[in-house]
Amino acid sequence: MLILALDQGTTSSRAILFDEAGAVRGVAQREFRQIYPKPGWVEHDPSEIWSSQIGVAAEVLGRCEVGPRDVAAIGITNQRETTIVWDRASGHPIHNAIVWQDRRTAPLMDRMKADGSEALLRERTGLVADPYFSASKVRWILDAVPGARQRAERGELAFGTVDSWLVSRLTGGKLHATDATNASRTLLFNIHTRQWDDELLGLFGVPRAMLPEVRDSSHVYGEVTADLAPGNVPIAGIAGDQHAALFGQQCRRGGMLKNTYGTGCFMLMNTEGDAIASSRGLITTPAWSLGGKLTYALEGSVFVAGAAVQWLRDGLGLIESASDIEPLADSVEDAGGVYLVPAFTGLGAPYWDPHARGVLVGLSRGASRAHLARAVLESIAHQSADLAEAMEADAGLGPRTLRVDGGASCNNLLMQIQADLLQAPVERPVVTETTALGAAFLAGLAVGFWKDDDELAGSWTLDRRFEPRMSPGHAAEQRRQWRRAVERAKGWAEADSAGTVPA
Ligand SMILES: Nc1ncnc2c1ncn2[C@@H]1O[C@H](COP(=O)(O)OP(=O)(O)O)[C@@H](O)[C@H]1O
Ligand SMILES: O=P(O)(O)OC[C@H](O)CO
Repeated sequence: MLILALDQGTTSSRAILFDEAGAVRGVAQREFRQIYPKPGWVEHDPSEIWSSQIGVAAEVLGRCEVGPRDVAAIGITNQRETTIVWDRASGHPIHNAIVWQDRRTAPLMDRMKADGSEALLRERTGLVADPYFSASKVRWILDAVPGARQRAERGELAFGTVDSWLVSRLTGGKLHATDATNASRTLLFNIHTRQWDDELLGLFGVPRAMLPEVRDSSHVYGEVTADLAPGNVPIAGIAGDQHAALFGQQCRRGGMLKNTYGTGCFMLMNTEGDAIASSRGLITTPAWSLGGKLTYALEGSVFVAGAAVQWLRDGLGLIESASDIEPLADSVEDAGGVYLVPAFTGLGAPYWDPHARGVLVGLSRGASRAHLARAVLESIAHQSADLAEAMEADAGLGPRTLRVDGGASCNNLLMQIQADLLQAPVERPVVTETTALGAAFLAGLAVGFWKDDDELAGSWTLDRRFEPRMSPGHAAEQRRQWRRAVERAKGWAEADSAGTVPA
């Protein structure tokens, strides 16, 4: 028997089969369309999300010659915050999905900040008042589509994040459900009472009748409708992708943390039963809910990480492929005093400065493309170190071992720089498909495919451990210089007379 994980990401849908040892038995992946109707707007077509996801599920099963009877359960993990509203009767979306990156609701969130609602939002949801999260996107759809608000009030419309949308499609419209991790990304869910919050619903004008039921992350939600591949299989796990990665990395005890190096970086630290309110610009979020118990985490995100490598490749043409950065950066001892702050779209946690823009400082006549390549890798590691240090300070802990995954974690030099700057070990597992693995674990636990945590513990295997090699004094000096560079990036973009900051 196998577990099928559906990993619905921002740019592609993936389906991965895992066996009892947690080993990957098959992968299928399909990209889908990114829709940019206006600057700062990002949409997906929900029917393309669905068709690509069901398509890769069928593909991996076919390729591995696995029938539905060989699949013990399905686990779903997904891009978070992305917002879909659909008609309950027909199953048709009433608007394209508004993607987490979309900034169209910035004016609404600015107004909420100005009228003092931010403290309430932070206290109840653990989040910051930002268009990143779902609530303002739901409101935008209800305002933009004629008659939508009245229909939502009558219970004719459903709102869901991508997991809910997939569950609804997989069950032929029978189920409208989500898990606590996805619910917690909406700005509508109280992470302490674990309920939708009437006051927040009122604040955003979102009718309660359109919300999904919130269940455990590891829970038998229902069965896939028979006429779909793979029919009659239980959907038994749901978690947002970064939460699933924390679970897949087996960060099950307080103080354990992981960082995913993709386009951006997402770092989460398990804080067990404590919903720690950050005083350093981090988010408080449920890690997962298991057996009716919520585990919490601190989270920070870096907007530009691997994307800076893409900039070096596509924007500057200094390398041909992303993997070329490693030998190039390794051809010099250090970055020769060059610092890049890749604040191309502002700075995320812990700075939250939408006005920051990229800077390159410390250039001298000797600066070469190799120094710049090294500065790009260092910028990824410095931004991640900013998050780790904020987390450790918020949680009252010293430096921790960092578990890593994501596309750029294969870069050994980057991982060594990370260990050096953190002055802490970095551990990369053999299976870096940790997001899908986490969803598979959650689903497998719910149906008894894995009996308990002990069985899962053995499935995390170390590929390589990077120990700090740099002296503490040298690392501290580099961190100090980095902070000076960040100061130069902050507040660069000036708002126009309408208060709009250019992207
Ligand atoms: N060897 C490498 N060194 C540094 N960065 C890399 C390397 N290989 C890929 N990347 C970067 O990793 C990112 C892709 O990782 P992935 O986990 O697939 O991202 P996402 O899930 O955000 O699409 C790209 O931004 C790419 O530039
Ligand atoms: O799809 P990813 O991997 O870019 O992840 C998106 C995050 O969940 C957004 O919060």
